[in-house]
Amino acid sequence: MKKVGILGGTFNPPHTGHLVIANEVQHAYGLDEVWFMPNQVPPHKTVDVPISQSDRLAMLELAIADNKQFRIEKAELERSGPSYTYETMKILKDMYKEIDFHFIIGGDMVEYLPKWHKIDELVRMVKFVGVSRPSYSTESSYDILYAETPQMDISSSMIRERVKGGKSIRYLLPDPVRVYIEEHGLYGT
Ligand SMILES: Nc1ncnc2c1ncn2[C@@H]1O[C@H](COP(=O)(O)OP(=O)(O)OP(=O)(O)O)[C@@H](O)[C@H]1O
Ligand SMILES: O=C(O)c1ccc[n+]([C@@H]2O[C@H](COP(=O)([O-])O)[C@@H](O)[C@H]2O)c1
Repeated sequence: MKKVGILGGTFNPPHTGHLVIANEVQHAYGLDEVWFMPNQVPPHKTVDVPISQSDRLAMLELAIADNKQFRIEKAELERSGPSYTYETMKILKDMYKEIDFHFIIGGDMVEYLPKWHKIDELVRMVKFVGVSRPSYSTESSYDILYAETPQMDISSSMIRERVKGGKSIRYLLPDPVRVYIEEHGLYGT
């Protein structure tokens, strides 16, 4: 059975933290591919800085371009309303019956898991793989898998703040994404 990791996110913008956890979990669990899945409307947070879907998608394409085992899954971009993972995974599991899905989440999302939509059904439907993130725990009362990854205190919000404050973002994210942000004047550049 083909094993696929899904890294769902807002990717506003994608950064090195996303790429490292995807790569580490891929190797820890022998995943054939990792699909990066941008959400349409994040279920639990408001997007404070206006960003177009096409900019988020373009940055994600640039971020994963050099890895043939990474690809983008657009299921949530094609559906309006909050991107509940339960609804998405029901659709994907129906479409790809031969795939064993592993949903990758950082420590902040592990802590938030009890509040996810239909979480009891969802944990029976897909395997979750939790990775640690500075300031968050990966302990959960749900039966989830874990992967050890290097800890990186990088977040999309930190990158947005740094751009706004005129600070360098070099090396916190792939260089083509940094150039895209600058050329398109995103986040107040
Ligand atoms: N540095 C990191 N270490 C571990 N996990 C991370 C890291 N950054 C993001 N993740 C995980 O990646 C997934 C997608 O994250 P998302 O796109 O929301 O980025 P973010 O950096 O958390 O964004 P923001 O700062 O805007 O909230 C989530 O499961 C999140 O926990
Ligand atoms: O389904 C839910 O209730 C739910 C609640 C919070 C987060 N998620 C998903 O978890 C992934 C990471 O979320 P975010 O907001 O950090 O980008 C993304 O795919 C979200 O759609 C899903």
